[in-house]
Amino acid sequence: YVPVARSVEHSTILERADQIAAEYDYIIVGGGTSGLTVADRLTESGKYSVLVLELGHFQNGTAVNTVSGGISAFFDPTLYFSFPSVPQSGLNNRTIGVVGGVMLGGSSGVNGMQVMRGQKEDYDRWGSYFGPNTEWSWDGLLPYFKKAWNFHPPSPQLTKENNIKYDTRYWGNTSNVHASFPSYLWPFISENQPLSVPSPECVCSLKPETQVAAFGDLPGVEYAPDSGSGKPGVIWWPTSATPSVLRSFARPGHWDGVETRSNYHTLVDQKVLKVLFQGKKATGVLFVPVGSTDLSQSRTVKAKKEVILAAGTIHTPQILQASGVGPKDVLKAAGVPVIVDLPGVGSNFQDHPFSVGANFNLSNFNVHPDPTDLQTNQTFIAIAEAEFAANRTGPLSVGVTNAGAFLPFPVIAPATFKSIADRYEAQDPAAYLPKGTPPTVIAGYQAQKKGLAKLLRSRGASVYNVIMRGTFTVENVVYLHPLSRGTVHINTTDPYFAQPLVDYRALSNPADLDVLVEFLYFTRKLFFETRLSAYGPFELVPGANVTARADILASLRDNMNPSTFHPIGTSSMLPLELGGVVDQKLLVYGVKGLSVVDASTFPDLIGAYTQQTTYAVAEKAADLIKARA
Ligand SMILES: Cc1cc2nc3c(=O)[nH]c(=O)nc-3n(C[C@H](O)[C@H](O)[C@H](O)COP(=O)(O)OP(=O)(O)OC[C@H]3O[C@@H](n4cnc5c(N)ncnc54)[C@H](O)[C@@H]3O)c2cc1C
Repeated sequence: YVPVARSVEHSTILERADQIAAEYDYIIVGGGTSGLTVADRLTESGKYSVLVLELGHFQNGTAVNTVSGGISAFFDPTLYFSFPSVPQSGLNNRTIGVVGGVMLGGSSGVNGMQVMRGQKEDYDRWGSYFGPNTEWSWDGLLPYFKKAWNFHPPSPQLTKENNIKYDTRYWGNTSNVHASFPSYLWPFISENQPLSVPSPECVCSLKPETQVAAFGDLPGVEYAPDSGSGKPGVIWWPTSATPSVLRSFARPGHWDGVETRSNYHTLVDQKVLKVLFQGKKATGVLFVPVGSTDLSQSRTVKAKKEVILAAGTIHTPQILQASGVGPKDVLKAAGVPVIVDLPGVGSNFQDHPFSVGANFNLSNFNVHPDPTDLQTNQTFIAIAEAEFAANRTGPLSVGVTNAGAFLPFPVIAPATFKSIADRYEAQDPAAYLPKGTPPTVIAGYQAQKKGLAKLLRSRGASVYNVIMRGTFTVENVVYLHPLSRGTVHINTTDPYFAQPLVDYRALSNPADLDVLVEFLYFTRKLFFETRLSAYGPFELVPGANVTARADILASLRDNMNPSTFHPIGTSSMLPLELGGVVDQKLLVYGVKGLSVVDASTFPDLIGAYTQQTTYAVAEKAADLIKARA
């Protein structure tokens, strides 16, 4: 069979669904961050045929490629899905936008391009759920972090001027997915940064008291040797961008330029509805053209070796459940025949909440240029654009930012961390999970609870994160290890075409409130008890007059957002008796020939944003799949 293919500078992208072969060794559902990584590795040798089925299409526009500001893709709603969660009773019944990338490249094509790694303890904790003979640990994943990323250090000048800490021993340099530093940093972030763009209109402070330095004024805060060192602290991280300042993501990194691989087909604009089974063996998938709800337009394609799910944390559990693999009560309510009762599918849902500290403005801020000058100061904009056009350097090479703090709970709450952790550990594990949660899922949460209580007492893990963007507004305190657990379930009235019901169950566990009250106190210290106090900090949310615990909690319920777009956990890699969906080889329990390789497999969150780890897990997944081929 020779497909009629359009071979541009990319892989073999099929024009129409009728061009696919009848069967492939592997079918990968979702051509996102993890799907394209695994597809690349499985097709490298030429030994295996692979079909990637992706919901979105090939995107290569300015919105995707622009690095400046880090969020230009977010202004183009055609690049991602966004639908409301179920009302959150812990958040005054607000619904929250559920968001993820939809394109060849998935969320790596819309994300904020901040590249950081969790702490050693996070990955060792993942392994601990399987006991001493685990294959998952920091040491086990480190080679895959190195394989997944090509690290480009900051220039010697930028490093020296800003005292940037990095250590190339934690990085590799062979991947086509790039992590690089901008050529410029906003003066307020760091040291005495000479301006590469002179701006006569700006009031330029030559010796700003920097945001990065301010953390050092607080007891216990350390500066980690590298964002990939596995240690918490104040870190400098790279941007997922090429040295020539284009977004580096899964499509250019793992898909472009493999046109010689006749064993690799890609079909975009297709929605996979379910996995097909013969008995308990996955044999292929059923899919329709995107936008169609007409099953007469559906097609099937067979997988000789494996169906590999990589549709992301929101849609992988939907596909599993719609295929008959999931909690039997949910499947029965939706009229889906049960292939295997797997209670963990769609449970254990987690994301990083944000807006959980205080939001501040600095009313006495005079350090320019700052990121707002790129929006309002026409002279500065013109100079910055000219510099970027000439050399691809300067302020337009900066993404969201490259500096911030990932801090342990004992540093945040030195007086109370022990009692908060003890109270949390003593909880009945079922008390704050949904009513009727299956016993294995409760047992899994109990195991996590032990690990997370340890984490709350540890100086080797991070719980609190704030990023520093070099300007007068600071609003993004992120909670790295929420203790509440949510669910993602198929819509029982329309399991295939309607979006799943996403319930963050935000703040359902009261221990989260104990932690977050401490976040507020600490954030206030950051602004009033450090050198930042000289800049006239003004507390916008919840407001300086809000001091009573009840009022702080009320503000959290009004303002917290339970998602920083880092969803994980809905197809957890955990033992079956702990509510797991996949085993250590990422194979789905109870069936044959079906695996999951995306972020839904993370058993719990890491103390970092999720893209770097998603790529590393996918690299490891590819090796696991090849080993059993
Ligand atoms: C707006 C945003 C900002 C972020 N910012 C950062 C950041 O700055 N730093 C960081 O580290 N992380 C960030 N992340 C998170 C990070 O990008 C994700 O954790 C990671 O990309 C997830 O990869 P994945 O493979 O699990 O899923 P994805 O990359 O989302 O891939 C899933 C793919 O499956 C496809 N799909 C879904 N359903 C179907 C179906 N039924 N049939 C066929 N295909 C389907 C989707 O279209 C998508 O392409 C951000 C994410 C978002 C959305």
